[in-house]
Amino acid sequence: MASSAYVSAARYGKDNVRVLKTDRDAATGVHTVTEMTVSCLLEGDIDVSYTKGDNSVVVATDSIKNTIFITAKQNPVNPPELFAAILGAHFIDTYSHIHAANVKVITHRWTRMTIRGKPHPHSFLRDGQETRNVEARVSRKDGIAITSGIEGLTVLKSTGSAFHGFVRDEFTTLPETWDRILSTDVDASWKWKPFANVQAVREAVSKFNPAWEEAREITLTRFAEDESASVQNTMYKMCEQILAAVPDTELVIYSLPNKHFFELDLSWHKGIKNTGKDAEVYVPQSNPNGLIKCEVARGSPPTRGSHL
Ligand SMILES: O=c1[nH]c(=O)c2[nH]c(=O)[nH]c2[nH]1
Repeated sequence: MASSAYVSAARYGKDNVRVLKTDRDAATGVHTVTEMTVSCLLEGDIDVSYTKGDNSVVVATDSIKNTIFITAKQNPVNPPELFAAILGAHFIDTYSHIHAANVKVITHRWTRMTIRGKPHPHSFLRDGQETRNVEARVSRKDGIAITSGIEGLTVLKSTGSAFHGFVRDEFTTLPETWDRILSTDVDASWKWKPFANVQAVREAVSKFNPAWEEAREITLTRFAEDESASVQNTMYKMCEQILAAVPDTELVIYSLPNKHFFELDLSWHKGIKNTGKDAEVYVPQSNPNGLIKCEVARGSPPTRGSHL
């Protein structure tokens, strides 16, 4: 069928590749484990595979999956930023018609058990759904762009959060509050200044784990200690502080659901007081939830695109 249409963008690859790598220290007998879910999508001169059914340009997604396992065997997987860069670079170095690789590495928690008061050499527990995420775009033209992040870190504070002074009009029913429960699933990320190549990522390798630790610590400390005026204001303070603490970043991005807990009037039962300062029993809401996003950059505001 003749058509006046063209491929304006395309990428393909393997998603949800699950990998576990063990590291066994022969001298001490101490093992560490890293479990990852990897996605790797390629871009390049691949249009004919879509338009003509010409598979000569297709590196099979099955081969991409195999490459992920081989790369994990032959290279460190920690920090995930370096692993993602090495994996992505492989594709543009190996296939001249592939011009960019988009790699996402989700690292799941396997925290060492403490048994009889001591760190156990080879047993681990999943202490929460929180993941450490890395997205690397490795491109022939633009080098390596890396964004690191935390997702699924669920937190709650039972006081130290207010929300008042918002628009009141004929659509408003929400009362102002000076003391509420605040809870969210943290999705935070920080975008690094661009890297020229894998060598530049290797030279920065000592920065990635401390940056993740700082971002996590700042998130938790700010959340706990802020006398929150709103989710918006608390998250902005987190962004500012991460930019200050991790100099090689150019942008910090947060996306926070506001997981509501409704007060419950129980006065129908013997006049029980359970609202305002007497509130003890609340009703957690699954939906709808607020969703508050922001992106904070260094310096003063030019006109710029959004990464949200
Ligand atoms: O921190 C908040 N920000 C909002 O924008 C908002 N809107 C709302 O109903 N509750 C809240 N809380």
